[in-house]
Amino acid sequence: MNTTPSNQFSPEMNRVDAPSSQSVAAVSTELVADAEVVNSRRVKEITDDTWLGYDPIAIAQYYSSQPLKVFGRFISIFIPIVNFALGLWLDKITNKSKANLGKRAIQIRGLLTKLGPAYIKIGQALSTRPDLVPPQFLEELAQLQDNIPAFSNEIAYQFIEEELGDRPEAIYAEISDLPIAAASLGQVYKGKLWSGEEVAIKVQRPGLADSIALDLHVVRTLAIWAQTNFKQIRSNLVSIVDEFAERIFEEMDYENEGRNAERFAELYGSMQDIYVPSIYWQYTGRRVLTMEWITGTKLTNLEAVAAQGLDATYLVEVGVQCSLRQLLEHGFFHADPHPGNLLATPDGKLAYLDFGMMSQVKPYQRYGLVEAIVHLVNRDFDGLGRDFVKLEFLTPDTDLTPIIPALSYVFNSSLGATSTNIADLDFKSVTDQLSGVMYEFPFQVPAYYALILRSLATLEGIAISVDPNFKVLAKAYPYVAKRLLTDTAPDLRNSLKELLFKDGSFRWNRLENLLNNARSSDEYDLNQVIDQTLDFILSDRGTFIREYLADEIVRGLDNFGSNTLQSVTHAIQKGIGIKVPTPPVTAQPQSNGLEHIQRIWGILQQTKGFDPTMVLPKIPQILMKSETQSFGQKIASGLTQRMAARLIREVLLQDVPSGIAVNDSLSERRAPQPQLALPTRVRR
Ligand SMILES: Nc1ncnc2c1ncn2[C@@H]1O[C@H](COP(=O)(O)OP(=O)(O)OP(=O)(O)O)[C@@H](O)[C@H]1O
Repeated sequence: MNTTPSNQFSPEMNRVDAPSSQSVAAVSTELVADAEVVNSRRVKEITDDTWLGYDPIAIAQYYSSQPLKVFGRFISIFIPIVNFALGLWLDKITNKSKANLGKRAIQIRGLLTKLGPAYIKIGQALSTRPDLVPPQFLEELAQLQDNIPAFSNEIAYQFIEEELGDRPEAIYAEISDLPIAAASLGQVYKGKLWSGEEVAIKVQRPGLADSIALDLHVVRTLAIWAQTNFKQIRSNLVSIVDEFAERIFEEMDYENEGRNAERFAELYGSMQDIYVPSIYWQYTGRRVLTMEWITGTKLTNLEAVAAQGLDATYLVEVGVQCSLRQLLEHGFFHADPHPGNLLATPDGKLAYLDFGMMSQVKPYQRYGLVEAIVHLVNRDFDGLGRDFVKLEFLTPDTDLTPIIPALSYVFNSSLGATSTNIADLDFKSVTDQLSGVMYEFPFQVPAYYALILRSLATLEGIAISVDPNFKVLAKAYPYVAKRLLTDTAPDLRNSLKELLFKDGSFRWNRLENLLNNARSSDEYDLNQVIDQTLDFILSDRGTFIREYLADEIVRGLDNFGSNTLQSVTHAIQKGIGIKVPTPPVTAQPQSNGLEHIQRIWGILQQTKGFDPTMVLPKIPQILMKSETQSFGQKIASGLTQRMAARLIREVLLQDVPSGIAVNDSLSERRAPQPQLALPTRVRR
């Protein structure tokens, strides 16, 4: 079924760094010269059944022997693009930019479609970038996803036979007369297997490998040239092109797409209301993919979704939750979630299609992103600055001193002076604001981030068309809070500690905020939180929390008991014959810490799955720990000290000035003692 490639392009081969020449031709020559030094393997041909993977050097080598072909392609791209740019310029000088915007948008779609699959893919990528492209253009570019001319059935059937080793009618009992969709890289037929299952059959376009390799070679050469000659360009254009190109090459391997679909199903298929079609491997090859047919409505077709009685907003939320798990939990993410790839099924599920373009977020990037969200929400801009270094937007030697106030300024202004509410942050304004800071300071946008941005921007785009007030970040924070409270990865433990403690004091509000947010996240396992909290508190790293908690508990219990004590001591005083006026009933200020603990208890009680008895089985285990015993001793001795001091004051020292009130165990230990000279104060 599968043909072994005669030329295997290894993605691991070394790449050429941007050379310092001035012209495109010179760049191209240097690129090839370098390639010849680095790479000893020469590629003889790039055809649909001989390619595999993306290797810019091997591709450059291959085209170095065909300068006319490269030049011809360059001209055929250059002329229409310059023509289009001229049109825009004319509109500008004749003041018709606004009037002609619609016309130009249609032109650019036609132009990219004519230029072929690589440019259609670039257009699709741009269609999800409202930060770079004006709204009218976005709408037209979005149509690139659906309206691409089909190729003939004969070619498609020939590919099926070549790939699957049998005639289409022997494999499929039915196959639609025409493709139901023609996309940039292939077209899709609806079919039925002889065993009765309905299937989607995706067949690749002819001549794809050569045309895409050539176009990417031209674009990469231009990127190297632009990067070298325009110092203002700070993003690494070449690596962005490489990242994108690697994805396109992967997308051209339908067996890879099948494997991706299965991995996606394994990781996310069990999530509530997510559906992933299964793959029929016996009818799948590198250029033909047979998978389960999904009956559904495109999520963007709001009227049709509503007509089926489905709630589009809910399905968008399902999509956001799935994206969060993709980006922040497993790192394996759908890098092409354009609206056509998300279907609402009649039973109310969100089905994902098209697993050709998947990407990977590495663990340190995932943790970095979680931390960045936490720092952003808590307006901790020092932390956010450090996150940018961790996430490779800034090099470690960057001076963060001027960047932190700039971050603080833009985010505070997008949040508003008084709001601390995450629900007020919208992803688009955050990224818009960030773009400004990135432009001003030496930021470099890493290639993986461009794909993440695209993936989230697409979802927010769909979400906003469903509900204009939808905020991706607001939906994301409960999940982030859940991760912080339940993930044992050392990086996240550290961010939790950093979040909850500042200059040695515990920030109860933040804990309350986290617990409150986490409880609205699905899959929030409170039991796990309690287990981990106890483990952490009783570990070496939790010493400082134990000490702090002991102080809080002592103070709280002491305050709680003081009113009772007052009446008891009053009785004792009377009993031993001390004459005292009836004590004024003074409202004792309640401990802040205990108030917070009470509130937290309230939050826990309102959390799904909360059961106070679930702590019971943990008690023997806790009591066995030596840390618990010393914790108990600390509380007991703290309380004893306080009670004793209070008793002396209440019973014997009626006129002890309130300035030496026994408010905290530390001040007791350190308080100067002379005023406590008993004889001078005892009234008999
Ligand atoms: N399993 C399926 N069930 C139903 N329809 C499907 C299925 N797979 C694909 N389609 C239809 O075919 C269209 C194109 O499929 P797909 O997105 O996988 O192709 P593609 O070549 O990867 O497209 P693109 O260039 O947009 O990435 C989908 O938008 C959808 O309408």
